[in-house]
Parts: sequence; C-alpha cells; structure tokens
Amino acid sequence: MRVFKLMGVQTMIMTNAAGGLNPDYRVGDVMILKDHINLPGLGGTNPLMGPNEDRFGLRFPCTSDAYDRDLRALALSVGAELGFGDLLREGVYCVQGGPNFESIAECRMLRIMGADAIGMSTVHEVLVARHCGMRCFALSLVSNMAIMDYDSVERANHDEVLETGRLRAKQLESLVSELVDRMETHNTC
Ligand SMILES: O=P(O)(O)O[C@H]1O[C@H](CO)[C@@H](O)[C@H]1O
Ligand code: HPA
Repeated sequence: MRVFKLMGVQTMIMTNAAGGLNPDYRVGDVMILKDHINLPGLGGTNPLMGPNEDRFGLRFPCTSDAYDRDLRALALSVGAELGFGDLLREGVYCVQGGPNFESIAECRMLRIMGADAIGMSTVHEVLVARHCGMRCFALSLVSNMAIMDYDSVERANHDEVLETGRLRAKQLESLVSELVDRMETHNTC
C-alpha cells in the first residue's frame, strides 16, 4: 500500500471472496463493504503495530470512515445499470487470521457480533491504505455460505470458493471496470 501511495495512487479498489454469515445472502451475491470487524486487530495483531511512520500518517488513525461513501453509492448504481443490482448488498466484513475456515460456534458468534461475511484478507490492506490517506472501496464475492447449523453435512472448502469466483468473474470485471471509468469523472467533481 505504501509503495502504491509513493507512486501517487489515491484510491484502492479491493476484492475478496468471503463466506456469507447473513442468512439473507446467497452464494454469488456481491457485498460492498460498509465497515469491518478486525478480529486479529482486536486481539492485538495489526499491520500498523510498531513505531509509527509519520511520513505516511497519524499514529492513531480513524477507521469509522474506512470505506468511501461516494464510491459505495456509485458501485450500487453501476451494478444496477449493468443489470445485476439484485446481487448487490452492503454489509460488514469480518477478517479472521486463517488459514482454517471457521467453526460453527465461531460463525454463530460472528453473526451475533454484526458480521455479514467472513474472510481472511482485505482489512490489513485497508488499514494501511487509510493510514496513508488513500480512499478505499472493497467488495466481497459471497463464495460460500458459512456453516451455522450442527445438522449440516456441508463442509467449507476452497474449491467452492474458486468455483463461485469463476461463475462471477465476468460480472465483477465489468463492475470494477465501469466503476474505475466513472470514478475518474467523479474524482474531478
Ligand atoms: O480473501 P481472498 O484472498 O479473496 O480469499 C479468501 O478465500 C480463501 C479461502 O478460500 C482465503 O484466502 C480467503 O481470504
Ligand atoms: N471463511 C473465511 N474465509 C473465506 C470463506 C469463509 O467461509 N470463504 C472465502 N473465504
């Protein structure tokens, strides 16, 4: 992120695959991040740990505005225009340390905590990008549904994650391309 910053990048667009925790979500939905829960961060592991690099940003950065409101609104309208507005959601992404998928009890706890989707990435990058003043937009492809039921015979697995990625690749590509095109106009406003 800091190399991007030094290269003059002002806006970061990030994508990930995530497990759906919100029971209204379906595999193949696309969740635009409006906020996150940083589980490793709450537990004391954070990419901003150590002496602060003052040339990049403040010691104690704010995260309540991590996901740019204008870009989120733009993505929602672009998705609708492209004909897949019904797949789009806005929600809270929770990052856990990985690499294992979560237990049933962990999924239940995370849902109660307010998470809509769970993954193992993105938040670290967002924290560093926001620390140095870059605008952030992130989306999650709901690649699988988290297992919340002790009677379920489903098992989380990476093959399903990859398969859903292939299924939605074209739509996500067009969403991000269109967002980038419009964003430039948007930036000059
Ligand atoms: O977050 P991305 O890199 O999209 O990948 C997600 O998918 C992998 C698990 O299948 C994990 O790496 C998880 O974080
Ligand atoms: N849990 C954590 N990370 C993930 C998942 C999941 O269910 N799906 C894709 N990445």
